[in-house]
Amino acid sequence: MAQYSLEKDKIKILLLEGVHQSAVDVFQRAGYSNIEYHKASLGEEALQTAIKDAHFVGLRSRTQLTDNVIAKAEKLVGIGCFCIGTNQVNLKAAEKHGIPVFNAPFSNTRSVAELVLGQAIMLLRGIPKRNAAAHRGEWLKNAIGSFEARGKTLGVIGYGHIGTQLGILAETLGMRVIFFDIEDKLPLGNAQQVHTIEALLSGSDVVSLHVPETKQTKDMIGAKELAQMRKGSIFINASRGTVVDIPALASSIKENHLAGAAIDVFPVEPKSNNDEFISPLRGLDNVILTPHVGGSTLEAQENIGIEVAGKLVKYSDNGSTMTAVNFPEVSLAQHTGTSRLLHIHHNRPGVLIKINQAFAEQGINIAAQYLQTTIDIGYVVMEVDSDQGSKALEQMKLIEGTIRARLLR
Ligand SMILES: NC(=O)c1ccc[n+]([C@@H]2O[C@H](COP(=O)([O-])OP(=O)(O)OC[C@H]3O[C@@H](n4cnc5c(N)ncnc54)[C@H](O)[C@@H]3O)[C@@H](O)[C@H]2O)c1
Ligand SMILES: O=C(O)CC[C@@H](O)C(=O)O
Repeated sequence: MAQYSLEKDKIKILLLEGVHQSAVDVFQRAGYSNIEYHKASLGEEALQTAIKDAHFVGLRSRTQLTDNVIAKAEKLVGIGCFCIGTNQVNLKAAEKHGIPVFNAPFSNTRSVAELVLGQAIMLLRGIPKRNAAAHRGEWLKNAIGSFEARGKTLGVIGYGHIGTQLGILAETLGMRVIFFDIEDKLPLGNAQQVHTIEALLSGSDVVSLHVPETKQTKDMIGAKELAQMRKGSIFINASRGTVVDIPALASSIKENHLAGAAIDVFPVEPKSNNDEFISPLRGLDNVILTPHVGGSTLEAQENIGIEVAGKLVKYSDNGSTMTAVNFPEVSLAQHTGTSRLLHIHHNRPGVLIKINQAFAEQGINIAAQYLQTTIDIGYVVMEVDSDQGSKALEQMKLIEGTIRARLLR
C-alpha cells in the first residue's frame, strides 16, 4: 500500500471514549481539522464503520482493536492509546499492517498511586463498611478492625512507575514497603524486594497489584494466593481485571479471611456508563468498587491528551515513532528542503539494498537515511531532493516486501 501524504484537512482522526479536549486542541493547532469525536467506545460493528476511512484512531481502555477491526481499517496509519495499557489493541496485528501504536506511559501514574494510598487508609480503618452501615441508618462507632497505616507493611506486586510512587507515598506515612517484581529493581526509599510472590503475600498487611496484563499475569491471584495472605489483610487491584480471580476474592472476603478490598478493574467492564456493572463483589460492605477510574483525574487526562495527540501529530508530520510500543523507534527532527519518505517493510535481508539500488538506477539522490527494525518489520525513513519525492515513492512501491510507503509533504 503506498500513499502520498494528504492535505491535513483530509486526514481523518477518530477519537473515542471521551479523550480530553486537550487532544483535540493539539490536533487542531497542528492543522488537523477532520476530527470525529465520540464520548463512548463503539461496539465492533459501529467501530468498523467509523474506522474504515480513518487515518488515526485514539482510544482508551474500552475499545477493542482486534485483528479483524485493524484488517478492515484500510487507511489507518497510527493508533493512540490515551492511557497506559495497550492490551486492548492487537499489537502484533497493528505491526503486521505497518501501524505504530503509541500510549502515555507516565501521565496518570501519580493519580493511581494517590487513589490506592487513599483506599489503603480507608480500608485499614474499616471505613467502607462503616460508611455503608451509616447509609442504612446504623451507627458502628467502635475501634474494632480499625488500624493506623503507620507501621504496617505494604506489599507491592509490580514495582514499576505506579508501584514505586505508591511505595514512596506509603513510606511518608510510616509504612514499611516490600515489593515483588519479575525484574531486579532498584528499591526507592527503604523498600525491600522479595523474591517470591508467596513471601510478599504472607509478609504484607496491604497487598496492591501494579502489573500489566500479560500471559504471565493472567489469573496471577487466585484462591491459593489469597489463602497465602495474612488473615485480616487488605487487597487492592488497580492494574487489570484479568489478573485476579474475582469469585475467589469474593469468597475470601465472605469467609472473613481478608478484611477488605478495593477493586478498580474487572475482567469484564461495562462498555458505557449506561450499561449495568455485574460482579460477585457487589453488596460486600468492606469492598470499595470503583469504575476503572484509577487514572481518571482531570490533570492526568489533560496531560495524556497532550502527550498522545502530540505523538500522533509527530508521526503524521515527520514520521517520528519514538516510544511506539510495537514498532521500530526512529527519532526525527522536522525536515526542510527535502522530501521525506517512510517505508515500512517485512524484515527480510536485502530490502534496503534494493531501495538503494532502485534509487541509484533512477538517479535519485539520497540526502539522509534512518533505519530501525524489529524481528518482523523494518522502518526506513529517507530524505531525497524535493523534486524527486514522487519518483522515489513510485520506486519504493515496487520493492518486494513493502507493507506501506508514504511521502510526506
Ligand atoms: N486503574 C487505572 O486506571 C490504571 C491506570 C494506569 C495504569 N493501570 C494499569 O497499571 C499497570 C501498571 O502500570 P505502571 O505504569 O506501573 O507499569 P510499569 O510498566 O511501569 O510497571 C509494571 C511492573 O510490573 C512488573 N511485572 C510485569 N510482569 C510481572 C509479573 N508477572 N510479576 C511481577 N511483576 C511483573 C514489571 O517488571 C514492571 O516493573 C498498567 O499496565 C495498567 O494496566 C491502571
Ligand atoms: O483511561 C482508561 O480507560 C484506562 C486507564 C488505565 O487503565 C490505563 O491503562 O492507563
